[in-house]
Amino acid sequence: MSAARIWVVDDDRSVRFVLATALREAGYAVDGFENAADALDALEQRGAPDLLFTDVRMPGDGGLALLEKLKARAPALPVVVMSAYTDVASTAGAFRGGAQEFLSKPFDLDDAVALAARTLSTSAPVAEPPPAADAAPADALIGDTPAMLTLFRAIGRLAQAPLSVLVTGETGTGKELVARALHRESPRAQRPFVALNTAAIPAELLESELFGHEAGAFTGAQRRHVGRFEQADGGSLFLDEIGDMPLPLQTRLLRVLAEGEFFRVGGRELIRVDVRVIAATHQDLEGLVAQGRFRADLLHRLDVVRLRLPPLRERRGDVAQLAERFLAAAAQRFGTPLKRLSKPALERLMAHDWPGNVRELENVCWRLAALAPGDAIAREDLDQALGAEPARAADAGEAWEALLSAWARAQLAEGRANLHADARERFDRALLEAALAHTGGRRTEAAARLGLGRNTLTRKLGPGRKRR
Ligand SMILES: Nc1ncnc2c1ncn2[C@@H]1O[C@H](COP(=O)(O)OP(=O)(O)OP(=O)(O)O)[C@@H](O)[C@H]1O
Repeated sequence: MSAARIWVVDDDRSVRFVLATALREAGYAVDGFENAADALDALEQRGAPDLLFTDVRMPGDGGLALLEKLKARAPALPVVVMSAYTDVASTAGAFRGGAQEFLSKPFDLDDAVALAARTLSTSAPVAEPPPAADAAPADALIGDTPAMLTLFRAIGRLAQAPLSVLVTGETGTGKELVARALHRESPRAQRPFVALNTAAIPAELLESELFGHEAGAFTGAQRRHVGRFEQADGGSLFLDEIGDMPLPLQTRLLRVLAEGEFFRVGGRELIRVDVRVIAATHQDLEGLVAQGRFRADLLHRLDVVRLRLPPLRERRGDVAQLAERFLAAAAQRFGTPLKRLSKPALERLMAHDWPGNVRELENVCWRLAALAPGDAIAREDLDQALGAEPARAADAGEAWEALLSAWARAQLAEGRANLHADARERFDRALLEAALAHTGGRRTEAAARLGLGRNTLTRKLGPGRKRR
């Protein structure tokens, strides 16, 4: 049998050389091309190889444009996309374009050879790619440690498949962000992403929150309410803290997932929905199953694919990049100059254990942005900021006042006028957004929770604000 033919397309000569050499040593027949056009010419003349590796960023056509042309001319050719930029948008773009694998640069040569062998043995024609989603998400996942790159590749690949995903990880590790990325990069991206935190809603309201109710279904149900399942039709439903769901509701959820249809509480009309469920938990669900607190069959249905988010202390390499991003966001929000971390300050951050994970780091950065004097953040600022990390939500009140006061002082120092009106507006906006997020966008309920009239809330939201 003749050796499988592999083409390597990369404008970087050294990458071409080392990869081609390693593949040849493993017994493959390898050709290298320094740009997409040469590879396409060769395809015309010699027909397709058995496998092709391509870089993404190259002069002329990039790897994704090449991938598109290859898919038109040789749909069955498996393509491995290589890139130094492993974020979810890149990995999802590659898989959406029909890539078979995504190889993060720099890579280990043994891994690349193993990947070639695996791809050659399993390759099958790929399905029609769905249309591309919007680019450059604002809430992009940050990280370039190996654990995160592995995660980004998994998200990019899974986004295309209609499978249920279970996201596990400690509190504040980014589980919701992962769910949003899975949705955003999926063929469902133009349809709703609906989130429900099972732990945040009283058990007796959860059923109607999920499945809706008809008017008069129970005391207090004056009007028909459309549940989250219906709201998410065609899109994705994120069920956070799934381990906290009461057992009877687990039974109902299981049935709905199996049948794809349900009745609203007190309803007779059978509702059919097409929803991709992404569940998340910080708990050990197997442990809950063993204790009889979680249904094993529901676990199996939700856990078709599992994504584990590593705690921040297992990926300290990401701390600097995350901190930079949060400090920049805070500076922008406060309208203050950007503060940078001094080296000793960064070292202190890297050494911290981060029990609250990325959320804790985010809070610390916001506090530093508000409180640290000067443009460079010193180690001493950190001792204070880390020591003051609020363990309980109640403490957030104090931090908030300190931030507000710092903001006001910064504004006054810059000679800003009309501070009160400006602060009032931000204050209102923060409260309204929190309340609307809490009620899933329902204005009447949000107004009631804030102790405002609905009209007042609408007026404060202003004409420019989109209705959610
Ligand atoms: N990799 C990341 N890149 C950028 N921001 C992140 C990342 N991970 C988490 N965050 C930020 O940290 C905060 C917590 O993330 P998220 O709410 O997704 O965590 P979670 O695991 O769902 O938390 P919980 O279990 O408490 O609900 C958010 O503000 C989120 O934007």
